[in-house]
Amino acid sequence: MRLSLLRQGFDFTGREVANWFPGHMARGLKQMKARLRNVDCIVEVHDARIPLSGRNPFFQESLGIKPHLLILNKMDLADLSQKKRIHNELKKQVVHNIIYTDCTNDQNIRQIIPTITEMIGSSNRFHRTENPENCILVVGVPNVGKSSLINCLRRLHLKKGKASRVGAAPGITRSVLSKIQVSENPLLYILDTPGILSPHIESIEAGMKLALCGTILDHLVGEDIMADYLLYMLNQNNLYSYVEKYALDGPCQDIESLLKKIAIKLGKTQKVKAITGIGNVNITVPNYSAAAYDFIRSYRRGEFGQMTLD
Ligand SMILES: Nc1nc2c(ncn2[C@@H]2O[C@H](COP(=O)(O)OP(=O)(O)OP(=O)(O)O)[C@@H](O)[C@H]2O)c(=O)[nH]1
Repeated sequence: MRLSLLRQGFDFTGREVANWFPGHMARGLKQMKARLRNVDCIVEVHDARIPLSGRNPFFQESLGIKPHLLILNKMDLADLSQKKRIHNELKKQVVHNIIYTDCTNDQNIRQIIPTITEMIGSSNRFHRTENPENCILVVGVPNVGKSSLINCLRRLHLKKGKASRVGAAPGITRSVLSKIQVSENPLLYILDTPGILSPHIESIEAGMKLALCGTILDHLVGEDIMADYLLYMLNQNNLYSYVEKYALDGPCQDIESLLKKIAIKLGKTQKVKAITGIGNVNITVPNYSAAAYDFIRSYRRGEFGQMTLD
């Protein structure tokens, strides 16, 4: 199954991403900087579907004085055949320590503590030489799985239950810098932090990718254009399982007709009043927003296959 004519590119004309840098993110950033002195290693968690977009430059620049490990989480949703290209790109950004993880089935989680221990061992623990415990600062944009990762580490290394709240919407962790033990030997603590976006998202396309991965609130970009961009990306990647899911005749490029079909198939319609020559009448129309939401949510759950957006 293939589309005969793919769109040459995606038209972002006239679109913008609303700025979103709430107060608790600014406070969180300030508190992180203040605690840096007592930190031995920075673990930055990001979404494996967008390894090159939307990382907060601050995490690497001003936190970069400490050993830095990049965890690309949600690997179960990403296209791992792109790994080599991604690693080459990240190398150019001076990111050398990378681990892919999946918190839903503990994949690769056991590599984390030995890697961190080795990185700390070969670094200069300035101000910290007397202290036997290692302290890790976990940072990342919202909703990439920081809390899930901490809970996995505790379960695997301490046989302990959840210490950090997990949520499907961005911005769940708001309490700043709670210290959580994740390992006994070596003695290792993690400081959990709230998700912090870059105050300036680099482009509309980056904003679109961040939103599709659920790291910024949908309405800052708009569900309609997110759905259109998703359709464009699925077609570019030859991922056509949306055709079967929504019982379509074949792949399509036109988001409006796709959303109309989804709305009808899912029974997502709404009654609106129309003014006609013979008075007001109620007519039933497709609920495009509900259809767009279903389409986006299905992608986030991995129902259309593994896809890297960068
Ligand atoms: N598919 C998949 N989902 C994951 C994975 N890790 C976490 N999630 C889900 O992603 C969502 C966000 O996880 P959290 O652990 O709350 O993310 P967070 O980075 O702490 O979020 P904030 O508190 O907003 O900063 C939850 O619905 C998790 O179940 C993963 O490896 N794969």
